[in-house]
Amino acid sequence: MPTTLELLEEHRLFGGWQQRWRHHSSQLGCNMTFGIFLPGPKGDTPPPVVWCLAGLTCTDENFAVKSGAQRVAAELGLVLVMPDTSPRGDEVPNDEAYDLGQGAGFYLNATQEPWRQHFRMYDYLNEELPALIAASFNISDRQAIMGHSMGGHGALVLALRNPHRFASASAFAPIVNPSEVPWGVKALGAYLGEDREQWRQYDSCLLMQQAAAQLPILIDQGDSDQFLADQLQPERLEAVAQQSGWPLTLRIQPGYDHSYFFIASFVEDHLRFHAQHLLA
Ligand SMILES: N[C@@H](CCC(=O)N[C@@H](CSC=O)C(=O)NCC(=O)O)C(=O)O
Repeated sequence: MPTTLELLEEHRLFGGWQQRWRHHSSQLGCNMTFGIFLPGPKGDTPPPVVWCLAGLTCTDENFAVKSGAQRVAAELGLVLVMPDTSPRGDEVPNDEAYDLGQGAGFYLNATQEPWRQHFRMYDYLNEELPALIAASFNISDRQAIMGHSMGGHGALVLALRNPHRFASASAFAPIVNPSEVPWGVKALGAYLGEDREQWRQYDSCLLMQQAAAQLPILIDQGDSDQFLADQLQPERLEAVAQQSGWPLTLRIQPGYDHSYFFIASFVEDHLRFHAQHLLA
């Protein structure tokens, strides 16, 4: 039976529409919300899509409200899809800490109790939500993906595991080597268990070494980011890219921190980067 989509909000901006939708997810076993920006029509060609994955503690609304991405997306004729960061609801397990449980899904399929029934964000974003969006909106099958922090990790993992699905990938201050940093060790251990072999499928530094095909990647990182030294270390992925001749550009932005002020400052560059590959 087709999934029912319920429109929760709609706002006109920059000649397009920002909408918020609710639907039941069979992968996650709960109701989910997502945001979508639909640019005003440009001719008869359906617009390509950029997926925008948010970080720890975020919902589907942070990127929609704080990134300032819609003006350039409208100009370039790009649809933006902004999913939530985890399953939600009273029936979904949670944790007191901000970096585990609801708001901290890490874009993986959990295998461990109590998480494994609901925490299946990888399959939700790789299968269920793309199919729902394709069936419900007039969009092209050309897609790109970007994300911030935990969402940057999710964007890179989805792109590296599915290089033919995406024309390009980009990230703001991503977690690139979760097997080796505190946020990742905690989350991967809780969701996947202590067998580190299982962690490899969600670690960009390891995935890049065995990817089936290459796609262009852009990463921006502020050098005043409070999480840079302990949690992020994007130079680890840059080193892997250099070893394998991967087309990855890492830009260190002086004085910028981890916030949405940083994202808002460079989101235009990311959308133009994706448009260049999506519209080629
Ligand atoms: N509360 C935590 C930090 C939480 C935080 O900084 N979240 C970031 C993403 S961090 C990595 O995924 C974020 O995007 N927050 C939402 C926002 O609107 O800024 C702490 O205190 O350390």
